[in-house]
Amino acid sequence: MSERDGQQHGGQQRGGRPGDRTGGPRAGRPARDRQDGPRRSATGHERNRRAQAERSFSASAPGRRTRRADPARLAAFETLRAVSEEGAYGNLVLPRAIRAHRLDRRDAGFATELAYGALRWQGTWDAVLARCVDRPLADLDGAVLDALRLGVHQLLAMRVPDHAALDQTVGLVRAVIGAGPGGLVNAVLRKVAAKDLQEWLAELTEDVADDAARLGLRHAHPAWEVRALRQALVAHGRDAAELEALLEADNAAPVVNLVALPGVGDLAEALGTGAEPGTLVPGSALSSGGDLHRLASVREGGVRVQDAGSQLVARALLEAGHRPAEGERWLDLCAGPGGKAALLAAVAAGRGAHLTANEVAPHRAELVRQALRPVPAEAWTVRTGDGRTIAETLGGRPVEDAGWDRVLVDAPCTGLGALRRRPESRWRRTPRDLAELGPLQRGLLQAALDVTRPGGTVAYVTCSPHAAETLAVVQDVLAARDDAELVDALAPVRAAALPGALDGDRDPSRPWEGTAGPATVQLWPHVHGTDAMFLALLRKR
Ligand SMILES: C[S@@+](CC[C@H](N)C(=O)[O-])C[C@H]1O[C@@H](n2cnc3c(N)ncnc32)[C@H](O)[C@@H]1O
Repeated sequence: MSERDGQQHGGQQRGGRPGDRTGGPRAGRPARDRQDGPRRSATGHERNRRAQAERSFSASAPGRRTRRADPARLAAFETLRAVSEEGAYGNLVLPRAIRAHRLDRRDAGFATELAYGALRWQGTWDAVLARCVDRPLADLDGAVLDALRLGVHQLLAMRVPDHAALDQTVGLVRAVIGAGPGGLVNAVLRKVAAKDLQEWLAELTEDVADDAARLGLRHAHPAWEVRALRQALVAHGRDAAELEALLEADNAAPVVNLVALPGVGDLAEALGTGAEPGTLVPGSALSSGGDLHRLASVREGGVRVQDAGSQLVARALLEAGHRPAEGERWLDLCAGPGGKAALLAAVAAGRGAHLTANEVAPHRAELVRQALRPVPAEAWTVRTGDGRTIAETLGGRPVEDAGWDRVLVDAPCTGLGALRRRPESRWRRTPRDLAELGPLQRGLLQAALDVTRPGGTVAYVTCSPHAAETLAVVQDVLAARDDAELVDALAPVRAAALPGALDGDRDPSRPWEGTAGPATVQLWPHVHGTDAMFLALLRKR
């Protein structure tokens, strides 16, 4: 398919809110305009005439809509089904579906925008659907509900003409689920199409008194996460007024960052094929998109996909205190799937250090081994086990002899700082996760300090800015022991970043407890263009 059903193609959506793209047909346009008037395109009128003919045909005989499922929409539908039914991760399922349906680059872009967009906006789209369906959404067949979500996303958030969104969604339902629900889907999507996005958002929020709930509907976040992110901004010294910018950044498609493993990989191939040099961290690049496995350097593992914030906090551990000396022992306590471990191990190989990468889940430990494979084998070891039992590996030897000099605790967390990368995760998380993760995060940080040599450094990292899993964890662990102290994280982060990249408004630091003393670092998607990574550095006395 070379044309996307008359969609005025803009590639992957970047804006925070559907329809906000400059010149996009959705923004503020009266609903009736969308059905009327010819759609013009650079390719001429033929498509428009055909579209008009299809529209009148479909309107007069909806039961005779296509029974074929468009492969790009089918790939998106399969992704939503796997996410809803099997608890799968959309960003793992969709690339497989794209390959299985052999989508070309354009259709893959369409499927990606549709699947990820429908997953991100699920809460808001369900609120729209609840007003158009004559029964509770929970009573709908799950497959029909997922198809409706895809239909709503095309109607309200993509530049797909209404007739194509309706025809293709009904066709998908008839082809994949059966003829029965086609009428329901047709009728519901017609009601959805009667208003544009702004009209729907105004209707959904008009009686909502709670500010967080209103923002949640407008920006597709659960209300508790809106509250949590507002608190997190304030806790890390930023202005609560940045909240909407943060929520919008969560809805933008993230730029794909690449890293060349130092001394192992080389960015020349990526840069030669359209990637741009990174602006935050040395040795990084911004991908030009497409299938990265076309690059030999990515296939061989010397160049990896890794958020620039992740690269930065991992490198900052190596900038803390003195320059790493030959023979140092480094530990990554929670290493799976191995992104930061690969970076650390590559540096270790070049500096005569050694990295132990620990991971509790055996299948994730295997991913760590794969990630480390391009790095010389003498520079790393993988241990599969609970990080809280890492002291067992000392075998009774004193920590001064057998402990580690630099330890990374990239703790399991809610991932509230990486919502843009995991489109469905915002709807899966609950406040209970915070309560459950708290003891584990504290236990891992305690265990890390137990096995750190005197004078050594522990980096406590999360991809969440929530104060309960960042500042509170560090505070509690420091309060419980007298052999560790917080040290400044800003200077090491600055040293690890490109010169000037974190100056001025982009300073990510917050003085500890309102003092002029050591700072913790919190990166933000809307400020730094990274995941919201947190870093605290602790020194063992
Ligand atoms: C945030 S991820 C780490 C990401 C990794 N550092 C990277 O850059 O690819 C947290 C990891 O901790 C692991 N984990 C959870 N509980 C653990 C435990 N008790 N001990 C060690 N690892 C644990 C999870 O399986 C997960 O792989």
